Amino acid sequence: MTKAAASTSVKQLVPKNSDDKNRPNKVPSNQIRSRSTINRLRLYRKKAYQYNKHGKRVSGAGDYTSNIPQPGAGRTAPNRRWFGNSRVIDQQQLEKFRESIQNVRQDPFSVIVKQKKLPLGLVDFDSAGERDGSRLSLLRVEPFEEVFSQKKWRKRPRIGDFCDLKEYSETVKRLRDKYEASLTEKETSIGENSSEMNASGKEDREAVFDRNHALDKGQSKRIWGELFKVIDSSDVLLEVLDARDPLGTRISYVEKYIQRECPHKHIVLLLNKCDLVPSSITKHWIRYLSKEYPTVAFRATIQKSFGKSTLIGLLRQFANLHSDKKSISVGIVGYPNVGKSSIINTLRGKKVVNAAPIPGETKVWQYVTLFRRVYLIDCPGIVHESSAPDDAELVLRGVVRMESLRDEAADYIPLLLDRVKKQHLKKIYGISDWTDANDFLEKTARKTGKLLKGGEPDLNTSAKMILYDYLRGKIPWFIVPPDYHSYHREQPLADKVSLEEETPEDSTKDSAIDTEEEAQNNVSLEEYSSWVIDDE
Ligand SMILES: Nc1nc2c(ncn2[C@@H]2O[C@H](COP(=O)(O)OP(=O)(O)OP(=O)(O)O)[C@@H](O)[C@H]2O)c(=O)[nH]1
Repeated sequence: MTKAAASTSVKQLVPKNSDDKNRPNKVPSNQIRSRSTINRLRLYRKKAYQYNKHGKRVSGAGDYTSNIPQPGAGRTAPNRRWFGNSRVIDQQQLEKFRESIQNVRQDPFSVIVKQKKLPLGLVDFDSAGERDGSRLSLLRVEPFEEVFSQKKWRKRPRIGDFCDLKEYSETVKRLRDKYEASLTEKETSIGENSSEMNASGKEDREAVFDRNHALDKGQSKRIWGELFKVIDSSDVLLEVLDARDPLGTRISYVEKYIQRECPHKHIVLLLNKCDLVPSSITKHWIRYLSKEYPTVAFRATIQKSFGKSTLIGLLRQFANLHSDKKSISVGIVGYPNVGKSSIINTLRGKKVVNAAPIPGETKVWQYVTLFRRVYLIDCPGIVHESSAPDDAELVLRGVVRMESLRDEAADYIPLLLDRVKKQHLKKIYGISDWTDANDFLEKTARKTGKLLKGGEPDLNTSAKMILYDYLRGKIPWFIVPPDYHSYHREQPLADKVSLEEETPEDSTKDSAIDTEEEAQNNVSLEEYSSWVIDDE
């Protein structure tokens, strides 16, 4: 037998069964297994590798004395953990989960722990979709009327009556030409009136340059940069409000931002300077604000503070909640001059950061250790432009330094006169009566000796002095919660009494006050003056 003849006879001996791994990869029909299919099926039949607890392979196909897997020698055992994310729950369960999560979220005194382990994204995704309609709403079932009936609100896209693309592009071209022609027409008519326009444009520009930029305090990019650094580094955010005007000094934008971007961070409202308002009003504000977030009343002075132990207790609770973390950071944010730095000093019981009766004292964020596991972060005062309706409001919220005001200080006095009771001003400045803001300023200037050369009253300096007294707490004033009057009308007497009975022990205010008018009138001026903190 020749060599060639022998090899042919060997080939013919190889079995051509369905498990023949020597088959060619290209097979004439789909019915026949190819070599790769046969190899794959053989692989499945091999025993999977088994590892001991030290990670050493102890059994399985191939050479299990070596720890290096050999290609094709075995397969990895399937593990149910690979499919961990694909758990399925039915609509009822999802609805139940959704309801209970919403209840917890709406309750300011409940906290969702370990949010990352819950499929919150599914709930958020759905509610966001429902809100703005921009995203797919997974759980929402659209009612029949909205989709198909006569009253359906969904609009069909307007594609016009075009038969083909050519007709469509011609119509577009025609409409564009028409639009451009109308633009040219407009420009010509503007050119004719250009002299008029130039004059008014110049006025606008002058108004922009004329604006006192001190009024934009807390709105710069740099300050907002500092705020975002504080938000990023904090687990808990203390939003400090001035107890005299909590809604005016509230920055809803920041609250919404946190709810949207980092809902796992906790927000606490701190009603500071509560020594400057009657305790009944503080209580009403706490009742009003705690519907949304936990709210604590505070007085930030090192010697005679109020609410310190409550706040420290709360921060300790947050630290315990995050027991998996080494420490938690508490960012202190709020309007300029609401007392953020003073709160840090009060909590530490000594001066650790600079506090001053002027807005913008804190320039950059700073870290302070409160306890081993709790850090405080002081943030510069911020103002959100949409929350600042007009300049007078800004000035009366204490955002602007008095020395930065130019000759416009007197413009803010009418709003001040609206807020403060006449009797307090009469007592403080020793004047009997006045007809309007100008008359009031004139009389105060004469009484306090603020005169220009020639004996004319210096209205601007007098206005600045009054504004300063107003902001520092020498002049008593406060704003009541929006539901103050309705609450008083609706609540039975017993409830009202119990509310008043909860007066804190160290409060010096008269608590049996029923109406705003009474509350404003009942405050003794001497008491107020003695509470003003001498921090110079
Ligand atoms: N009456 C009273 N005054 C307070 C209280 N807390 C702070 N102040 C005064 O408010 C002024 C401003 O306090 P700061 O702590 O400097 O305020 P801030 O929020 O840090 O100010 P910025 O540096 O502008 O951010 C100071 O004169 C404080 O003495 C308080 O509880 N009651």
